[in-house]
Amino acid sequence: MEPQARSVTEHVERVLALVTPLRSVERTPEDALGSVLAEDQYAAASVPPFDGAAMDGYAVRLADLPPDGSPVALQVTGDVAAGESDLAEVGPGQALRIMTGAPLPSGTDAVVPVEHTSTGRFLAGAPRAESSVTLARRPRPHVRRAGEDVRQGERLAYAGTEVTAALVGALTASGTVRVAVRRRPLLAVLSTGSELLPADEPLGPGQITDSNGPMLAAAARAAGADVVRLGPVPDDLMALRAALDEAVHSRADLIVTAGGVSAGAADVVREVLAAPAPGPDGDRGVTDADVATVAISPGKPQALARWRGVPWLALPGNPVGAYASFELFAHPAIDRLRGEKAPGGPRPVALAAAAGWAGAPGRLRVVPVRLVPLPDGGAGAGTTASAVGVVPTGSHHALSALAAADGLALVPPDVEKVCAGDPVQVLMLR
Ligand SMILES: Nc1nc2c(c(=O)[nH]1)N[C@H]1C(S)=C(S)[C@@H](COP(=O)(O)OP(=O)(O)OC[C@H]3O[C@@H](n4cnc5c(N)ncnc54)[C@H](O)[C@@H]3O)O[C@H]1N2
Ligand code: MOO
Repeated sequence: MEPQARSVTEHVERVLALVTPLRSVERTPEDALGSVLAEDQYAAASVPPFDGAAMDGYAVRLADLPPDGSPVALQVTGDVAAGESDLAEVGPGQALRIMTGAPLPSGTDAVVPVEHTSTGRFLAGAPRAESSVTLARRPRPHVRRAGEDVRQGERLAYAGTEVTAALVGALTASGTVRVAVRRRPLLAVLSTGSELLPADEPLGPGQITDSNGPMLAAAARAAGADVVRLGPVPDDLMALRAALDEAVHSRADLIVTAGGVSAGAADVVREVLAAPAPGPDGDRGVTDADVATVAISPGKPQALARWRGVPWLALPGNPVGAYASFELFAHPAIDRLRGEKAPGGPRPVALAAAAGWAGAPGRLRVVPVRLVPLPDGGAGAGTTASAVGVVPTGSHHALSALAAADGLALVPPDVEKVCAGDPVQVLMLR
């Protein structure tokens, strides 16, 4: 008899309880790209820092322009380019040529774009000769006010959010030179199985290439971790212990193994988990061992533990199961190490099924799917306004189906079959 299966949600909770956010480090905003903020970020300065022109044209005093919009001739007394600071006062009846981004000269309160004046346009590099200009009041002042984008002291971002390219821009514009972000986690990725060979070695009878190692290492990097890749290790107790020790020596924050967790006679991960292995310095080797059958397909056999204190996630060896459980269990662990506020792995979106497929009653079925246009443009999909839906990319257990997928559809344990038009939760992979 199979033991009672653990729900995916409960297993995720146990995974998250195994890890804690890493310490913070200081970086420039640019070098912090992809890391997670350790503290809320407040603007050190206002953006823009001064009142400036939003258009190339003429800086004018509104009091000089008739409110009814009729044209008026003004004396042009000079130029203001972006970056200038030494500005003459503009008196009544006067205007200054002004370029986008230049500070508004004192006395002026509006910019009239050049295309709405008697000048028509400025010629780049040509002498600016006009001594007067005829223009009229415009509906908008075309002035960017100091602080209208960001006010000094305003909160720009919360702790626990990832630094994006746009945030690098906003932080830098508002005077932030260093930010505190969580250190990038280091993952040790290790495949087990006596049948496995590294990719560059020719296969003998019964041997296969270790594809989980490179695949999970790539998934870890895509999730924001650095990777030390170990193995493949044969199904041998001492070899696996030695590889786990190597992971500890490389100062891994999390060990992820694939294979050897099931019911087979050679399932060496289970063997290591079952026997504590005291170290020379008195540590207990394996602690907190938790071997579980999780209600998920594929990816059912799972285990958690610490090896000499380092958190360890043991995933099954079947490649699709290994990948699915990486995204569902290891990715949230990486998120938590990285300090993410909501450590849930890839973002789920609700999309409509564009074709029907079978569920796995009693288990969460993970189905590699790709995005397709819905035949009716989404009108029949009821719960979603989206015009795209999803279809399975092939056999649930085939690596080729996974490679063709845009996401993983998650079909709950109580759903026997998915029908075209049904809403499904999809973890987006790209
Ligand atoms: N009697 C039972 N047998 C199995 C059960 C069960 O409940 N009772 N569960 C099945 C399920 S589901 C899975 S998943 C697998 C998981 O087993 P392991 O985690 O012990 O994985 P392995 O036996 O090591 O490998 C399974 C499969 O995947 C291939 N593999 C393994 N590692 C790699 C790798 N690094 N690269 C590419 N391919 C790999 C391996 O050759 C096997 O074909 O157990 C079922 N059995
Ligand atoms: O859990 Mo296994 O990964 O179903 O194939």
